[in-house]
Amino acid sequence: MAGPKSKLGRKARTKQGPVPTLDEFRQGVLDPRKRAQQKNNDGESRKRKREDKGESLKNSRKENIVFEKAKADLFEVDEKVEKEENVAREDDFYVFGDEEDKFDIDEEEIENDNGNESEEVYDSEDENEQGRAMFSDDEGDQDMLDAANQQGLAKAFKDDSEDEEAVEAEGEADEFDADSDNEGEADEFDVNSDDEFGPGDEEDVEINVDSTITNVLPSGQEVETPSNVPPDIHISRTRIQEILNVLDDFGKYGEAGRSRSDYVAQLIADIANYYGYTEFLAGKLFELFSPREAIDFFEANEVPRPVTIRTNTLKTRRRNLAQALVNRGVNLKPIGNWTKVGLQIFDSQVPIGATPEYLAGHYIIQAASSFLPVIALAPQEKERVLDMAAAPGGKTTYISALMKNTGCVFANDANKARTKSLIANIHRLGCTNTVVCNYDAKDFPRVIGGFDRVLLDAPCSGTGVIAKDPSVKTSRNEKDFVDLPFLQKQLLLAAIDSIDANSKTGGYIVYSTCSVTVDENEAVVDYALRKRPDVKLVETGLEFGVPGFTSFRGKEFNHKLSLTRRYYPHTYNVDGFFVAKFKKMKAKEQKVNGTSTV
Ligand SMILES: C[S@@+](CC[C@H](N)C(=O)[O-])C[C@H]1O[C@@H](n2cnc3c(N)ncnc32)[C@H](O)[C@@H]1O
Repeated sequence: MAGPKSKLGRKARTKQGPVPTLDEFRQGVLDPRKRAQQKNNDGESRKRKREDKGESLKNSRKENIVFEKAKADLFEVDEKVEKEENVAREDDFYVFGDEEDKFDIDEEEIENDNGNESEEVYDSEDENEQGRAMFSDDEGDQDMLDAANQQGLAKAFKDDSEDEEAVEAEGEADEFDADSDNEGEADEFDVNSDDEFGPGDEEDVEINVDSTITNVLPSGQEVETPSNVPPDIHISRTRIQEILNVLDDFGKYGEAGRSRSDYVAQLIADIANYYGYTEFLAGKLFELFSPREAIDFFEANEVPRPVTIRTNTLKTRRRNLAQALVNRGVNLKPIGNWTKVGLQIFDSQVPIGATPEYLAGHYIIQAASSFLPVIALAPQEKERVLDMAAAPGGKTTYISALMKNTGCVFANDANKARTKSLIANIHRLGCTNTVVCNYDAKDFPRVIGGFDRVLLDAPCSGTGVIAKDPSVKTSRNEKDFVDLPFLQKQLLLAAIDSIDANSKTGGYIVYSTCSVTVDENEAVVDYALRKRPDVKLVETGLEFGVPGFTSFRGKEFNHKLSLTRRYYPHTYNVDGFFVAKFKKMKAKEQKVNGTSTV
């Protein structure tokens, strides 16, 4: 995306302090109101200075290297790991379905029959598709790493001057380069590292409220400014805060003659302007949250998520991997208590996608949220598992590892070009129980069925991964949120139909997306529950996550939708994600339970 709006997004990325681990992040956001108030500091000149000055790896290493603590956690891992090196050659793999390019629309009883298969399906793991700057499970992503490390290692800089130009003229900026000794000064100002909206602390906000309530919304004349003049982002930024204050207590602060929806409409317009979204998408995402939480969400989309890797337990153990990487100058620590295989990378003196350990398949660069659907799927040894939309294979290879290379994983993707990276990852990580195939997943179970478990990590709009791909801000339109759910519904029915209800160990389907919209998540799941009364929603088994919506904007969903889990960047410092887990019931269970259980 080009233009001033995207610039704003990039600028905003540099404004936050050290990236917390996922667990720390969860604790830190328990009081969103407090966080929002913290943002009320005068950040404009300070922000620019921080951008100019960069961040000191030297200083931050002292503060952020937590390997000693990490080691203690890591050594808890006591799984016995097979160390067998896999030497399978790419040629050994036959890509099933090569001969056909099937994209015919299935004849399923899709309620919404005006949708077409979208060409623009989003893949959170694809770095190349449609020229997007993507973050891959496969590739090095050193830029991404650098950006995140800068965030992760950020030190706030002293800024006691209100006149930034004067400070710069004095050449003080030079004092704050990476080798600066001004650690003490920097420490003093850490507290302000997370600010955004500018002026004032809590008290100032209160004063501000009373003085601005009558002027928050633009007058008729102001509204009529020529359409070719872009709205001022500074005005938008200030007004966002003011409107939030009004909406906090509309009875007290709302202007006579103005409705709450007038304020909300202006707020959405300002969000779109300030953060660089289309008004359509800003509105769609805004409606998922309370106004203040929505701002937290939009803010979090301006900041990269931590760089994370997953240990490949087919080849090594996490503590051994961590030690090997630390020896190479990588600063890391465990992601959180909820995963025994994840590591968060703070910075690295070597490209994290090209270390000997990487090349030997000891780890994969993988977003933390991408672990979650596989944890929910909980594949067992010796099972038959289908990964319906598998490329580039972050989840397939995790499934394979959890199954300890036993049983069989069918890794399918409709995009033949993408099966290359899928195969490459499968080889690199030494997965020998995997068959790659290239079908439109709607063709399952006609291709092959009777699986113990099926993962559908569906193509989606990518509204959960805007920090990785800001082009989503402007590229999504209303049609996408018709076409994508149409495809997702078809795929989910095919996933359910591919399961062996009589599986002795399984019978589970996991549906996931890296989108946060209800259209692509709860509405799809609810549709499947109505169309397939032989499945019910079950607990995902995931330790954290916000329950899915059981109703949304007048639509009622199956009450069991509360068993699904949502993940937001502002809540858990992970990509936005959605996970639902179904169990297909055996014929006799259906009799006992009836359809009312689903
Ligand atoms: C979110 S990505 C999958 C990421 C993958 N699960 C991983 O963890 O690496 C969605 C994938 O769906 C594939 N896809 C899109 N339409 C499909 C269809 N009709 N059948 C099968 N795969 C499809 C895309 O090519 C893309 O690779």
